[in-house]
Amino acid sequence: MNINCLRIVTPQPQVKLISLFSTRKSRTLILSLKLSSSVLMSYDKGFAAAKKAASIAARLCQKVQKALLQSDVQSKLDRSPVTVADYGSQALVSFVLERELPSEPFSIVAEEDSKDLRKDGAQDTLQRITDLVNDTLSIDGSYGSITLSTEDVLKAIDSGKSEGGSHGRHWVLDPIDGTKGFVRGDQYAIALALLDEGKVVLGVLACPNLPLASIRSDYQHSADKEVGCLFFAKIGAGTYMQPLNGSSPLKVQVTAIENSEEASFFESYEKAHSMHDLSSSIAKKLGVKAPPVRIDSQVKYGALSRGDGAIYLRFPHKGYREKIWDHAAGCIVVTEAGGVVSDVSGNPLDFSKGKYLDLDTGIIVTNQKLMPALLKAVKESLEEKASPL
Ligand SMILES: Nc1ncnc2c1ncn2[C@@H]1O[C@H](COP(=O)(O)O)[C@@H](O)[C@H]1OP(=O)(O)O
Ligand SMILES: [Mg+2]
Ligand SMILES: [Mg+2]
Ligand SMILES: [Mg+2]
Repeated sequence: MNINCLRIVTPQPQVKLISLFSTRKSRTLILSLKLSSSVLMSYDKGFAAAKKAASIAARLCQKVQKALLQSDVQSKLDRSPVTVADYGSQALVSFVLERELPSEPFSIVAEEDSKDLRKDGAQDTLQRITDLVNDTLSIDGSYGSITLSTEDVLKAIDSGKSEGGSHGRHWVLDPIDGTKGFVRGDQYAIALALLDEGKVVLGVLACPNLPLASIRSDYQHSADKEVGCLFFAKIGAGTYMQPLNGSSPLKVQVTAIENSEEASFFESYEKAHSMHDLSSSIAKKLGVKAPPVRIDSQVKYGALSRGDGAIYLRFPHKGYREKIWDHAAGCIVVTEAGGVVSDVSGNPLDFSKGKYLDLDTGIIVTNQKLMPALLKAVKESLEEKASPL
């Protein structure tokens, strides 16, 4: 008897088809389709490191958001606000991942770079970031009495210059996703994912301002709610949520709603990030009664993964190119919780093309039951928008 182990191409690269060839009867008997546990286990160290890195970075962000001073807000060429916390968070995540995974080649695709911090006049800002990084590491205590220099911080930020792609492993980081929400005092996330051969294999979303309890359609800020959630997902292993400053993870699932009239939907807080008129036309077609829940960042993916809402619609204005760090972690958090993330043609997002996602028009997210009706409503609304009566 001759046993063959044949690797087939599936959306999950670690799925192996084990077939047994009987030499006597020359007949192929497919015995089982099962997850290769050794491949899954090879992500365990990275998973633990990612949770640690995102949690430590979240502490720095929380501290800065509390004391946010107008002078902390810089302006990048694209006019998006970038704060000392974006840089500090990126430096911390790179530092922690490299420390925790010393024997692995390190590649990270991240949003920020140190160019502006190396300019004349940026020394005070760089020193402030370095102090924040060192204070956060010292409070954490895992790395003894280590003190990073300003040059160490610049280097850690710049280790995020990888281009990603379809080969090898690459970390993908948005050190603060939803900077506008962060500056406003609202929702934001630290979003970290790992790509292996172009597929997202694990993701962590730290959401420091997200209430632990469901936000559903009545979401509004309230000082007395307990906040701070860490979502994490590994391919084939489900999605979990735990308090950012605690343990006891809970497995989460997307909503099981089948009737679109009962669905509520998320969209960007910022009108400049998504066409709200298109979302409301789609919601109308679906008979959605609840008003949209508008919150910043990938927190929307986290909230959807635990069933707070049923649909997330994102239609950037013409010319905007989506980046992988804005969706990689959120995407696996939702899919491992049983949801579906696709473009408007129903194609899954392709993270293997470098730092941009080449997308057809927009991103839609919901559960498996609602997706066909959602795709239909999206298609009709897009057609009506293209040729209004
Ligand atoms: N013009 C834009 N259109 C769509 N998304 C944008 C635009 N500018 C920035 N973003 C990114 O959209 C995400 C947050 O938007 P939203 O809250 O709408 O989901 C962030 O990733 C933000 O980047 P950043 O990480 O710099 O905050
Ligand atoms: Mg930004
Ligand atoms: Mg972002
Ligand atoms: Mg960002």
